[in-house]
Amino acid sequence: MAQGVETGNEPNKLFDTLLVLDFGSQYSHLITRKLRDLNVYCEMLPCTQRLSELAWKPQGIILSGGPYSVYEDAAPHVDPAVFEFGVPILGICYGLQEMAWHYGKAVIAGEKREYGHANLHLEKIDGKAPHVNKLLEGFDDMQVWMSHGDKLDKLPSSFATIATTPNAPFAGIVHEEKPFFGIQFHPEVTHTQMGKKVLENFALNICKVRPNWTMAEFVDKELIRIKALVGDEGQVIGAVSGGVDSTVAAKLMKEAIGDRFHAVLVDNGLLRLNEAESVRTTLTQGLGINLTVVDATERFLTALKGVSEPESKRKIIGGQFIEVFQETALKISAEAVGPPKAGKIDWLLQGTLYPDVIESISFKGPSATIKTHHNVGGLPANMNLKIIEPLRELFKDEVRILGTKLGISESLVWRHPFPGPGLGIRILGEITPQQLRIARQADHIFIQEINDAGLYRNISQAFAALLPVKAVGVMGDKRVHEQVIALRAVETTDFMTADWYPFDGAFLKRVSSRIVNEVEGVCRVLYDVTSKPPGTIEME
Ligand SMILES: Nc1ncnc2c1ncn2[C@@H]1O[C@H](COP(=O)(O)OP(=O)(O)OP(=O)(O)O)[C@@H](O)[C@H]1O
Ligand SMILES: O=c1[nH]c(=O)c2[nH+]cn([C@@H]3O[C@H](COP(=O)(O)O)[C@@H](O)[C@H]3O)c2[nH]1
Ligand SMILES: NC(=O)CC[C@H](N)C(=O)O
Ligand SMILES: [Mg+2]
Repeated sequence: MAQGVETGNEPNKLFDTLLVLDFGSQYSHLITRKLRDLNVYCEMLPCTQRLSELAWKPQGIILSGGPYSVYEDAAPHVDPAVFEFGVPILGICYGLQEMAWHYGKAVIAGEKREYGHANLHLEKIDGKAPHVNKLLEGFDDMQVWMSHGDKLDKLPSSFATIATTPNAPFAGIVHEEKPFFGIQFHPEVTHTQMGKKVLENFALNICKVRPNWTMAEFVDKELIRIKALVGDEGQVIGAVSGGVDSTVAAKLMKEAIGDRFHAVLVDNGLLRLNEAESVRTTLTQGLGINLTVVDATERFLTALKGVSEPESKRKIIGGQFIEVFQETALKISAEAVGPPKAGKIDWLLQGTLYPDVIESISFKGPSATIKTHHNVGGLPANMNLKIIEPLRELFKDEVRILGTKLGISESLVWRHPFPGPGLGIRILGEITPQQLRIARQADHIFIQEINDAGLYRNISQAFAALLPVKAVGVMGDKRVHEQVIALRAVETTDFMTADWYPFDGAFLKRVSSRIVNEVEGVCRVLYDVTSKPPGTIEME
């Protein structure tokens, strides 16, 4: 992942920041997320990060959980400098075990593994240092969530026990002189009662972080950062889709540098009904963004002719995107459009979000490629554009709050994500103008009914897909042999796992009847009741 250019005023330099060192737990990003909810800024880096190579100073360090066992030869370990850095440390699960390993290696495989709920019993201790009871201050015994097989064999020297469970006699420990804490349970998951309060105690009361990470603060500081980065004359180009991420990034650029930002929407012919026009209206009239719409329908459809294999379609669409975008960027540069005092275009805006950054840095082995996500950012190096990524520290819900702050309409801010390859991966099999017409009309009816029923915000993503098969039906007493529409609607928070949305029968009846009656070429409608996994959200 391309890194933004360092300017000296990144959020980690402007806000009190905690550092999460990731050992590869499935929940590591939730630690970051929960702290952000407390208005505490934090960043996650792999557990192998050397502190001497860090360009900023964290105010506290959290060691995450992880799938390894600290006593294994290949187990990852933190830079020992962490324990000499002079800031508070909280070890969670593997993080606790790592701390115990550092202070005496007394970690072993437990006889009983412990997954799920456990009753945590608190031990108040009479320590000399003021910090010793601070992590669990204000708590009673409570239910916590555990996920471990290893355990501490004995208490490391200089540590005291602050909590126990029936299976984990060292479920919480504290160093008696230094503000170092270890907990076997996971405060970052919702199943742990008061889990967020544990993180709050650590961040606010122990690390003394000022909780000033708010979107209003972020906007002010980010505008200054962008202006400094681009300078008084620099110009920026960026691909926009009308989706929330690229729109918010574009609006921020517009605020920072006005018409020296050039947005490009590629109409690839795979957009939804009237989408290119409505995006144009919203971005130009609604948000005042300088936008070029490129009609590349012919080109995409020609390249996709006769292709039905999903990965081939994705690769062709991704390749065409890059070509079209690159040609447009050169054209805009050559025409030197832009306000007076505008220099050449040397920046490329990308809507990268923090989950993408985490994905690329989290500590884990190679994972299988399920789908090739198209990426307009994969531009050839010879374009010589520097990358600017104003949203790279934000989670999606923070982007939505930011969008609202920037005056973007609620309907756009809460728009369901729409994939770059668009209808191309929702029409199974070959993409033709006829198939596009059917998919567009069916999708439009489905979304319209969802809106009319007031369900849009309850659903994370919904669409109609067109299956490449025909079924027999009877319409107006006549035999028909026509295609099948599959409706898909899911609920999810992170799009990594998802469940299908439980519409009531009357709703499905209404949608099905409208699609069969109004969309020529369709005689059946199915509802997809597959969760992810094993399904994916998109069909291809
Ligand atoms: N039709 C398009 N024209 C130009 N750029 C596009 C188009 N479709 C996608 N992109 C680019 O690809 C990026 C990734 O798309 P993605 O769908 O993940 O984000 P988004 O569209 O901004 O937001 P959302 O996830 O809410 O749909 C976009 O941010 C945008 O830069
Ligand atoms: O911009 C995108 N380019 C792509 O190539 C792409 N493929 C899937 N998606 C979106 O990613 C989320 C997860 O989708 P899957 O479960 O189908 O992998 C869902 O929100 C999908 O819509 C894409 N977005
Ligand atoms: N969730 C974790 O961090 C687990 C740590 C370690 N692998 C154990 O089983 O105890
Ligand atoms: Mg999109």
